[in-house]
Amino acid sequence: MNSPGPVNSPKNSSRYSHARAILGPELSKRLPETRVLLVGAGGIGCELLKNIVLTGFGHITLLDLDTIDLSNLNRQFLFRKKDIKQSKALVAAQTAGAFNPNVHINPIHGNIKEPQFDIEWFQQFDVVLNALDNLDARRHVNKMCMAAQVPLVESGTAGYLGQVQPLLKDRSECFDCIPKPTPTSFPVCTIRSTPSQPIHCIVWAKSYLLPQLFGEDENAGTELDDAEKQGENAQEIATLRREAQAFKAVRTALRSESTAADASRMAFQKVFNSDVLNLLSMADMWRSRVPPQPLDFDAIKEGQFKLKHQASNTANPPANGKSIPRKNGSAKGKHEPTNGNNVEPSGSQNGAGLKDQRALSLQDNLALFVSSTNRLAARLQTGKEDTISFDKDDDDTLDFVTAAANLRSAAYGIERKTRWEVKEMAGNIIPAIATTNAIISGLIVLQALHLLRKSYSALKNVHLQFKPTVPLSTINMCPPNPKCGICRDTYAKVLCDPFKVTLGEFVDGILGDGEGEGQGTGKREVSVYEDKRVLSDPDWDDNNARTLESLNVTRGKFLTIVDEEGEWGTISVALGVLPADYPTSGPAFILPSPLPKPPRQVRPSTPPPPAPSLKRSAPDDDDVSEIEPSSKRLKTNGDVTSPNKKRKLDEDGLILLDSANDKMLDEDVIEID
Ligand SMILES: Nc1ncnc2c1ncn2[C@@H]1O[C@H](COP(=O)(O)OP(=O)(O)OP(=O)(O)O)[C@@H](O)[C@H]1O
Ligand SMILES: [Zn+2]
Repeated sequence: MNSPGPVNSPKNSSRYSHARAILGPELSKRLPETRVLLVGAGGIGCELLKNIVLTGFGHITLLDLDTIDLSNLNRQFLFRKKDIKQSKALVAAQTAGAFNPNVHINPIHGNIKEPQFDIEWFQQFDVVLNALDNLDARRHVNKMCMAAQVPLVESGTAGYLGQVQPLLKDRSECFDCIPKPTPTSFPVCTIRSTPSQPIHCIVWAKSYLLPQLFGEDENAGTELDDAEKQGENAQEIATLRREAQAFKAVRTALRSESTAADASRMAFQKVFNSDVLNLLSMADMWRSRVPPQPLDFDAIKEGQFKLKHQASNTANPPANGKSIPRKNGSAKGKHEPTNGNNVEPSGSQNGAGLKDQRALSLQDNLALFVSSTNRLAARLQTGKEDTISFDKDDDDTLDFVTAAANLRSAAYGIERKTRWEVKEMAGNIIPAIATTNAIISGLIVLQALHLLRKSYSALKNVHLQFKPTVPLSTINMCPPNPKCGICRDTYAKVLCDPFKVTLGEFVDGILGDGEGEGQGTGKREVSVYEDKRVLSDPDWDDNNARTLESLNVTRGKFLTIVDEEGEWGTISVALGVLPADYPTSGPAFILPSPLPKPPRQVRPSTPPPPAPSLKRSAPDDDDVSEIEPSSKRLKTNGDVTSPNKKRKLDEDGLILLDSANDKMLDEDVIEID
């Protein structure tokens, strides 16, 4: 790549005349030396890269984990058809690099969460720009920028809406200062037993049935043994055990070549017939609800099945009645009259339109269920994949979810959806609009320039809204939330050899002896965490003699030290690596100087120590206790039976209630109308 040229050279003078007028002489001079990290080369990222290249940011590191997909081409204008399957970062850097030979772009094809992108790596940048599409990566970059004290511009778009938020440790709130709304959530009972809307059936197919058949084996048996020992309802456990065993039989059949042909029928029989009959036997459940109808494989196959419930056989407008703008601008399927006797005719009822937008008959759905189950089973049998999870761009999983959701909808008298609609709903697709991305990308550059100039009073949170008369609104920066568990921590960096340094040495080194000006907090009663794992607390020091490496605490991770006396704020120590030329005889870690001195807490609040049952001496990757550091602990109603399952459901926006008597909190539920 080319090295940056002097902005003021005659050759560059016309190229930069506009930029210089906006930037002023001081920043124009500095810009070629400015180092910027751009995370994400998707919809916003491509627009933003073009902007910063043309503005003349001298050193750009562009990072993205993904490859180019056909569906990106309608709005990610740095990519062409020939680039499909190539790295987004590499192609974007190549295309945009040609726009301005004075900038140096360093493309990285990787995940920003990888350990080599540690605090030291972040500290090389003058500003970080996020152009991401998920909360997890956004949170990660936010934390790294808070730890490294690097300014960050966060952004996002959804349809016509967009937002830009400049963030700087101690000057403004951070991305995590305000809890983010949880995705749309449904009570588990609605999903498992009493669906009433298409989305309930889609979530069931995607988050329950697909993982049960093709996901990890969760060993429900042990879970149920435990529940039985704890004296839980024996009849319910017996039913769940039967259910689990029936799933086990189908899972086994799917994985063996000799039985796979029958597996789709077995799966159908279980979930659309036996399970429905089981539910019907609980008469109380159906006093005020329309009971579901068990489905019959052969009758549907022959086109002879008679549906009891009057539900539209075709794709309907969305449940909320609002028309959603679509990526290709196509119209939705129209209501089709149902045939009088409710007997499903054979074949597709609506042959017109694009394949994905065609209404599927019950018979079509059965055929799609059988074929997609067979295709997924064949993938497991090749041995290349142990498990398969939902991906909206994976045709086999999308077909399976479409068919299974529609069959369930038929059983419950709920309208069915086209494959296109299922893709949108199951994939949480919000239409992306290139113009919105372009506007937001321009605003990101303006906020980044304020940060570089240190004109903090000019910084604004900017919102793009669907109001033609006032498309933009701005809000002054908010101060940090004093209770924030991310930006209110005191951050420090320790370079170390995790194979040599022990947890005890590390923590003692950070806390210091407490004497003298600028020293650490001294010997205190502390608990130590890595992410959600408790590594030690005042009554439990089994891990203190173990090396950080043996505790899986390595480069890129944080050790959080919480003062259990509630007197000092929390210290978060970011782990980096020792320099390449560091003498092997030197100490196993380089402590920060001066040692971190967290602020004294105004109001002592002694968090309860972690429950003894959660203590462990040999944590590994999968062995993660489900508790937050004391200062960041969330409301919980006690343990759930399967934390792993709970986590997966949470990710899908589902809340697992511990018992039928538990109530959902208002903030847990976002109604969809
Ligand atoms: N952890 C991560 N590390 C690096 N890049 C990431 C990470 N998470 C997301 N990204 C990238 O952020 C970009 C977000 O762009 P965008 O929102 O346009 O999504 P997309 O994947 O291109 O489009 P769509 O989701 O609509 O198919 C993507 O290119 C994605 O690969
Ligand atoms: Zn914060």
